[in-house]
Amino acid sequence: MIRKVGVIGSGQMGNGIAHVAALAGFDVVLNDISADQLNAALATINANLSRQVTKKIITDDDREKALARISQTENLEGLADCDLVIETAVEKEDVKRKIFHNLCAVLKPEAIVASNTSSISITRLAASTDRPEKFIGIHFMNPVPLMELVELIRGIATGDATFDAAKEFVAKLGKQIAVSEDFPAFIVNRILLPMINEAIYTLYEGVGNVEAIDAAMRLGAHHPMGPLELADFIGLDTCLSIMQVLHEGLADSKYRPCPLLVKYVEAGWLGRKSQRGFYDYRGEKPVPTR
Ligand SMILES: CC(=O)CC(=O)SCCNC(=O)CCNC(=O)[C@H](O)C(C)(C)COP(=O)(O)OP(=O)(O)OC[C@H]1O[C@@H](n2cnc3c(N)ncnc32)[C@H](O)[C@@H]1OP(=O)(O)O
Ligand SMILES: NC(=O)C1=CN([C@@H]2O[C@H](COP(=O)(O)OP(=O)(O)OC[C@H]3O[C@@H](n4cnc5c(N)ncnc54)[C@H](OP(=O)(O)O)[C@@H]3O)[C@@H](O)[C@H]2O)C=CC1
Repeated sequence: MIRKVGVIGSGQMGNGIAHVAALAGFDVVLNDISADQLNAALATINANLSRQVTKKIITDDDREKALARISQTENLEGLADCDLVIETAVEKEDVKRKIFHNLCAVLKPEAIVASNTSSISITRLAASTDRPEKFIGIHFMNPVPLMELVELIRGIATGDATFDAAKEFVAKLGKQIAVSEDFPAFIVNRILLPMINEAIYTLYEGVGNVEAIDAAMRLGAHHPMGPLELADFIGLDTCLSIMQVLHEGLADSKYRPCPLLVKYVEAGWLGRKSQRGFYDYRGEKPVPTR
């Protein structure tokens, strides 16, 4: 029975997962390596819950109770008695493997370990733990409080009890599941990221500028956000990591990351989270950078 949920990494996905889990009545322990990041995450959760109060989706009492259910820790030891721990640190396999190695040394043996990875093999990540049968991919979509879908990905060793517990957990959050086999980038990102990468090639080759490309897909295909705006929203470092996993994992040149995407990431222009990407967010309105 899952009652206490640990969340590792308090970036945009970590704070969203903590938000929806606390609102659904779970006790949540949010972990990050930086105290500043943890405090910023709590402020974001409060602001997003308050937005839901204003829109009458939840009451102020719900907001207060959800906030009271969230505690924070800078050490993995603080997650030792969780029933489920969801890792949502950066999309880098070596970072995730190190986290799982250190987590399993302190976590109670019966606890389930999950990764919110966008693309990395669940089977490979599971192999870096002491409990591959209790390891699963629980992949939320961004922004977590608004998106209905969660992908569930079983590794080769994931047990039925783990899969059923993850399914029940996601249902309690009020979200729908799509089950994906464990292949690079799963379902959503296998389809979405090559489209975003192609939009960046369209920009790189001068077929259109940032505004034209985003307007084309917003107005011409009724996408809620243009692909470049969405790339900035996801984070260009995450987009590049997903393309690299697709390229290496499927060994097909059609997945090669656009050199312009690489250049933006090398510049530290990671999108909204660093205030600059395909748009510059430092002023009142986003301004295209190309
Ligand atoms: C990379 C991966 O591994 C997988 C992924 O997640 S891929 C990315 C998947 N996500 C998408 O494709 C998102 C595409 N975009 C959308 O669907 C929409 O633009 C959207 C749902 C994000 C926002 O919809 P919108 O109607 O244009 O936004 P907007 O009018 O600004 O906001 C509507 C409400 O959403 C809420 N909202 C917006 N952004 C939010 C956020 N980041 N967190 C929480 N709530 C948010 C607010 O409550 C807002 O209400 P207010 O106007 O009262 O503030
Ligand atoms: N962005 C998206 O749209 C989606 C992302 N994902 C996946 O979720 C994960 C997180 O993405 P996202 O939230 O966007 O990334 P962010 O960059 O917003 O957040 C990552 C957080 O992890 C922290 N972190 C880094 N290393 C560690 C560590 N060793 N221990 C604890 N915390 C650590 C970072 O801290 P610091 O800043 O101090 O380095 C940062 O707060 C990735 O695997 C990504 O692929 C999944 C679905 C959608």
